[in-house]
Amino acid sequence: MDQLNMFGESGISTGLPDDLVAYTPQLFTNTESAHYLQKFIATIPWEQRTVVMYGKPVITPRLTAWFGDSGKNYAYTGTRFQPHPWTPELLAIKERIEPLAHIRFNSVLLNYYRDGNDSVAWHSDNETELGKQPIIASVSFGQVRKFDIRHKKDHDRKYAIRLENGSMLLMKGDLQQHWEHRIAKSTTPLKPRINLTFRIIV
Ligand SMILES: O=C(O)CCC(=O)C(=O)O
Ligand SMILES: [Fe+2]
Repeated sequence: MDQLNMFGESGISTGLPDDLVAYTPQLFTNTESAHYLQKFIATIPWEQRTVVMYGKPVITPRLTAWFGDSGKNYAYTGTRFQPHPWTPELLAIKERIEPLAHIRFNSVLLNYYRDGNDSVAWHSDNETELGKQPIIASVSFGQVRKFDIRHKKDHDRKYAIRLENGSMLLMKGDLQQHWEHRIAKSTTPLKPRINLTFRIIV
């Protein structure tokens, strides 16, 4: 059974345990989303990082930027990031999502997928700074991309969610401990997408 082809109306493949994710489509209007997409593409100090994966330096196939409370710094696959200070737009988005997440975030990692060649490989966000069972709020603007989830020990247990323009995906529970996720490359031409993952760094 190919669960990836079994999207329900919500754009989530059937059977995905609901203690792992909560998906909210259209949290932002199309006007707001278009504004944020253009604003972030034009004004965020994007960087293409080299990170160490399985002992080898790899250029991340997307652009990233890290924002948050001063004093926090974030380790991602062996590299440490110093955050830029919050912008008014990022604070406005943070205030919109916090009532749904029931927590206050102190940092956000922005990802810019310029086209279908940009991606994020299978990983879980399980750095110790994020704590056990971290709640991560993932906001998407622009091109719909498929977010794949698979169980670390049983790759046949896999699901997918279409992350739509203006949506928010809450990642929670055991998602980072027992599962991993990715945004795969696409052979069909794709338009730009910005993703923001709000996190608590302890
Ligand atoms: O772009 C996405 O939807 C996911 C990004 C992600 O997994 C991450 O930043 O850790
Ligand atoms: Fe992630």
